[in-house]
Amino acid sequence: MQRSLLRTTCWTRQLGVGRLSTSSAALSNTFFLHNTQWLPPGYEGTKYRPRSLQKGTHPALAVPEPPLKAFRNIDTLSTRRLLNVYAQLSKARLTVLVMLTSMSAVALSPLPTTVPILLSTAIGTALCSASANTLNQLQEVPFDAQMARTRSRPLVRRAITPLHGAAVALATGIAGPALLWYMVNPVTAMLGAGNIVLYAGVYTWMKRKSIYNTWVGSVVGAIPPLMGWTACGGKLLPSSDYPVQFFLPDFLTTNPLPLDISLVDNPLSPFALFMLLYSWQFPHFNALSYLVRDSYAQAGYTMLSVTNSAKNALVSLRHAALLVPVCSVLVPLSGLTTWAFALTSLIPNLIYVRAAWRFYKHGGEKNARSVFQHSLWYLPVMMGLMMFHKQGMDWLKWLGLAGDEEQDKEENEAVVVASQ
Ligand SMILES: CC(C)=CCC/C(C)=C/CC/C(C)=C/COP(=O)(O)OP(=O)(O)O
Repeated sequence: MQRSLLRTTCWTRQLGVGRLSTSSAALSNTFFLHNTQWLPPGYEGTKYRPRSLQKGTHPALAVPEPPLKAFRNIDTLSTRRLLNVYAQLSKARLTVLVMLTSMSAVALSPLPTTVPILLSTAIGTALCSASANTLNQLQEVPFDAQMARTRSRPLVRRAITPLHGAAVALATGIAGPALLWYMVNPVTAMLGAGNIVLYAGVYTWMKRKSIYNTWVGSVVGAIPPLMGWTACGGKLLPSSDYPVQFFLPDFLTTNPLPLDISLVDNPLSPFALFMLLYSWQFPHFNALSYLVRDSYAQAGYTMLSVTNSAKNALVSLRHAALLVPVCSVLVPLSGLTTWAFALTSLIPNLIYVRAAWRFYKHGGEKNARSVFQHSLWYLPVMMGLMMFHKQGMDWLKWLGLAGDEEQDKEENEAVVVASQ
């Protein structure tokens, strides 16, 4: 082994690879996959040189099986550690965000719901997301092992076996859609199951095949609000019962639509929510992707940030700009919010566009980090504003700060009748 390592060092020197940085020293006992070859310890610090390394396969590189450390025995994991592993498999923070986006559609829906439906939707969505994320990690072990950001994931560090991981994916992948099917409704369950397939089947595979994976990934992220919408009984597609309704501002119409609940249950509303989540993800993801582009390149992912970073920033700018008409036209037009949202949403939107513009114009990690940071507050702020301007919502009354006009009228009439 010593000898073959020595030979490999000479060989890599000949190719101009040489001994390079020790920035990946943490990998010291981890083999990593490179062009279907597992590279042995000692080469983890070797800077990735795709072209030169593709020139040939040195015998020392052709290590068939990496002698990785043994899988942890499930018995040696305490319950707390096991739960922690499950949380990591489900990418807990992402799953919470997914659940919140689904819940925000429930909150924005004009249709009433019940506590059991609300809880089942939240738990069912979280289980579907946990399954999708576990399936994603099961497929990406060799690639995750090469990136600092993902190197400590449970399957990579062999905290549990792939079989155990597959059992978790299967259990959550059955429990989530089943809960949604029986406690909520079949449409919501099918959206959840379909999204598992889209993320774990299509998106995960596309990450290594085509830059268009990001477009598919954005659809995945935009489906949970649709699940919240359908959970309340909202429709997704127009029909004669649920035609598309356009809520024009009062000054444009002499005959504003009555805020009848069947009218507010409008197929344009879930489309508006979908578009908000879809477009938001491009600046968010493309900025992050730019920051970790070296890892993506090393792991062999086909990302726009790697192949064409200028286009990557342009796509991010385009979608940040698209959010302006989505929020200032589509959302109020759908009846989800009043037209005041068209104005108030302009402030966060212009801040987001400005950050995306700087990233496009000047590039660089500082601007990418700025876009990413803006994307983190953008979504909760926008959802909060939408709730504030929700159509038909009287916050003063809800907070008990204003009298109930109907009740006041009835009381006044009763006083008049009594005094007669
Ligand atoms: C209801 C249901 C099934 C919801 C699924 C929601 C979900 C998993 C959204 C993730 C969206 C996305 C493209 C994330 C990036 O994954 P990545 O693989 O690029 O991330 P990584 O590099 O950190 O692994």
